[in-house]
Amino acid sequence: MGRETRSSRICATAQRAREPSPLRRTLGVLRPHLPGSGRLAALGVLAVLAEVVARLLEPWPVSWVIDGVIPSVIGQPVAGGIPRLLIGAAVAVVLVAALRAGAAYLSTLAFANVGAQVTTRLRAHVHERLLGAQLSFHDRMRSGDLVTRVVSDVGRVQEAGVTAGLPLLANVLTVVGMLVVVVILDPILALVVLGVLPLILISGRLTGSRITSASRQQRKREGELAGDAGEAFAAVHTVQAYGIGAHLGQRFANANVKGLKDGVKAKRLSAGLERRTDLLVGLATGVVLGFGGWRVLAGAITPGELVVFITYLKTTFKPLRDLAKHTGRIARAAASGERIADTLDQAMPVRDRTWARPLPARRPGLSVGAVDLRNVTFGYGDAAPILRRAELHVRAGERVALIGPSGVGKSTLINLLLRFIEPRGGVVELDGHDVQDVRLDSLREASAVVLQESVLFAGTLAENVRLGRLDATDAEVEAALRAAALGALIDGHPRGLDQPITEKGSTLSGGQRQRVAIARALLRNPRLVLLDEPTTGLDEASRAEVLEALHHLADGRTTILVTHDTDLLSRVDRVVELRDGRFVECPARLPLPTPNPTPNPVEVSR
Ligand SMILES: Nc1ncnc2c1ncn2[C@@H]1O[C@H](COP(=O)(O)OP(=O)(O)OP(=O)(O)O)[C@@H](O)[C@H]1O
Repeated sequence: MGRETRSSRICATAQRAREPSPLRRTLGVLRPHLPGSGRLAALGVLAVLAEVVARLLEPWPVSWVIDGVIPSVIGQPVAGGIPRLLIGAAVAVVLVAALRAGAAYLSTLAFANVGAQVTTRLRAHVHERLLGAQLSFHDRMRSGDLVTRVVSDVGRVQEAGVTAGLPLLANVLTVVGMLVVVVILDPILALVVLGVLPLILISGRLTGSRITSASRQQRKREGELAGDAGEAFAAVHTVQAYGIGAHLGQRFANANVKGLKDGVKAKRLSAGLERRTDLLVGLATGVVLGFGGWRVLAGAITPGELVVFITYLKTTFKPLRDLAKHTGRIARAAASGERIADTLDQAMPVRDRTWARPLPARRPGLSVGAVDLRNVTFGYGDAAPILRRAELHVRAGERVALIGPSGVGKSTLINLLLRFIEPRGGVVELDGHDVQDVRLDSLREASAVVLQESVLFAGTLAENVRLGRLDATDAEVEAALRAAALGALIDGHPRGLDQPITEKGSTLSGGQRQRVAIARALLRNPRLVLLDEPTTGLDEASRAEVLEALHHLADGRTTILVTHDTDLLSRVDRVVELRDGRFVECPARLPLPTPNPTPNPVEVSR
């Protein structure tokens, strides 16, 4: 057992070693969104180069003054005279400072813009990918965690790119430039600096991967926290009705403390790295000071050059010290980038087959919406099949009710028709076309769904209905609402169609929410209407209004209706029961509903 655990740990480590590093994955995620900001990025790099040149020039005026003033103090003549030298040095200091300030301002501005543009595109891409991902992905993930990935993980990558990536680039270039000058000035003295450099880099690299790992853990916990909080907020009615706020609060607080520990660990590692770098820098400065003084006495360099050396050392090691600070930030951002990369890898979109075609347009006089299931077998994952070689044939314009005990697979049929899932065997057809061969957008456009709990979004009444067809006019929206028996809702509010709807439509009654959803479906003018328990949970008055609206929606359209509502059952053309994975036709008029109706089964065929 112990050996097994160890070997699996070794396997996991080996697997991780084969995978690209989190930083590389983060760059891979950002790369496709760089084009479009190329010019701005090039301008930023030019500005960084100008800043680096300014940094390199900065100590030289001081050197000129020292090397000019010392001989003059001991009575030696200075070429051009002291006043000229001092004025020249002062002007140079001001010019170099101006160049550095201007370049730094430009580079910050350019990179802030590039960062914002790239991450805005990345965020939109991740959001779109998530909305189009297969439902099996969403079944596995928690929505709060996904929100964290889209919003704060992307934000963290952006922040690190601008506040750490840009300075890092400038610092690396400065270090390289200074090393070149230092080597030219005195190669022996330069060796001291070069000796410390690898130590700092190795220390940064080792700690960087530990910071990434702690940050990864921290982000994971934050994602879980967001998942917990999102679930609790979405179900606030239940939470308060059951009085479980304190219990959930305690669970949240415990998870929160764990996340805090990981966050502190990442910070501790960063701080350790920065202080270690400080020590190495102190060591190098001490050695250069002692050894450099000796080199001046030996005549290898001038006192002014020693000052340049020491200033460079200070300036060289400042970027290195910053490098340690930025390593921590970048490592944390890499953990976020890795989460975004994971999301993009896993959130696979539902793809159309290469030969998929749009559903042919309706032709005048021809009825549409015929549904055929031929020999269909389906089960979720490895579970036993829910449908077993099932046959169902619904004529164009026919209204069919589907009944059967809970969990038998009624909603699964709707999922198959909308291609949320694919059959293991057999074919699902709409108007004689295998739905797998039809372009998904045209398949979804041809259908409208009303579920037991209709989803409304924060916005206006018109905006919510227009989701059914985005190019619908106000008059069409109003007509759909009136057809859905919501005329009183429009007339009873001073803002009519533009009246505000809160998130989840919480200010409307259950029946009104259902009728808004029916208006949305009406606006779509679908060839196939799919209804899943649309009247469950409504009171008598609301139910009557929803029934009226549904009557409009189903009129002349192929309708498949999952329900046990006797009123609805009495208005359909046929009732079919799903039993043991097969569709069986029920006799013309049933004594409905029963929890598990057992009419004489007859295999369904047209
Ligand atoms: N996404 C899923 N992943 C795995 N199993 C699922 C999934 N959705 C449904 N199931 C399982 O498939 C079976 C059929 O579910 P389905 O929702 O189709 O039943 P139903 O007849 O509509 O039930 P109800 O009348 O209670 O709504 C159930 O046993 C359910 O647990």
